[in-house]
Amino acid sequence: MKANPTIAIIGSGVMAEAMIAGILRQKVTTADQICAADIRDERVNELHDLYGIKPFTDNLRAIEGADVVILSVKPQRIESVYTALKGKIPTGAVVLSIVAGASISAVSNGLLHPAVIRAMPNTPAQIGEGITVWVASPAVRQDQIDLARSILTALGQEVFADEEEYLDMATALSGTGPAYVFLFMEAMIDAGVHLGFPRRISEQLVAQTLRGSVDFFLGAKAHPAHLRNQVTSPGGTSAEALYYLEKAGFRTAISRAVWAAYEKSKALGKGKNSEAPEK
Ligand SMILES: NC(=O)C1=CN([C@@H]2O[C@H](COP(=O)(O)OP(=O)(O)OC[C@H]3O[C@@H](n4cnc5c(N)ncnc54)[C@H](O)[C@@H]3O)[C@@H](O)[C@H]2O)C=CC1
Ligand SMILES: O=C(O)[C@@H]1CCC=N1
Repeated sequence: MKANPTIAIIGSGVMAEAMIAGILRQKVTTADQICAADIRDERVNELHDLYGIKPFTDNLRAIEGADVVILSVKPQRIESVYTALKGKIPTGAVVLSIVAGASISAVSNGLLHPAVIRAMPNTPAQIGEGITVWVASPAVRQDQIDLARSILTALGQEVFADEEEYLDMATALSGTGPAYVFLFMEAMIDAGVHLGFPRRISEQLVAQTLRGSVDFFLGAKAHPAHLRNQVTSPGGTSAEALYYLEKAGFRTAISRAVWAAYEKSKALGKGKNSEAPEK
């Protein structure tokens, strides 16, 4: 794998910053080899001040001499990137897209470039604790796979998929997953405050309960139902609470939400909105 590859980033928002921080933390390349482009010049200047990367407001100039071109604009903006960069990606470069819904064939046709990796990371990437599912087109070389893996590993765990259909699923489950977790956290914390805990204490209780439960699950290698049963004493508080969660359709709500995110990911890939879910 090439030492200090040149990495161009098109769309320098939240996920791009997570990638820049991870790439530098893991020394995948040096800051002066990262060219970050955005339509907002104040944003790329901010990233330059924070990380020392090269700032650009012209996407075409940012990709000059790039080994990897990362696409991290919102799905609704991808067409404008195709328009600007079609046929202009350096011949030996690989495109790494994290754009939700955008298929390999859409990116490849949009840019007229055969070597494309489609990846779906998530926001815990910001602290190197994310997880990314990714897939590569047949034109991606082994050294490009290795380079992409080193970038994605800098964000946390990575899972290489052999089927692209897993990408829309991963978008719904792990890509969007932090949104479900934070909503659940918020609801738990508010419930604690409702009981009378000071918010600070409620946050501490909820955060450590979540962290402890996840670590317990990972260490125990047991089914979650088994661990849940350990908490659930006959005629006790857990059984009482679980009754109300099930009555409210907790599992179905989660399953329906994840499915809706999956449908939305597929719809974004077709450049249209999904059907509004039933209320
Ligand atoms: N936020 C998340 O949890 C995740 C997001 N993604 C995907 O990553 C992509 C980026 O998401 P975020 O970083 O959250 O969005 P963001 O809105 O923070 O960043 C997108 C950036 O692209 C810039 N931009 C817009 N049009 C542009 C153009 N034509 N050329 C250059 N820059 C342009 C915007 O000014 C903005 O700074 C999206 O496609 C999203 O689907 C993937 C995984 C997780
Ligand atoms: O909400 C979104 O569209 C993005 C994609 C995955 C997570 N956030």
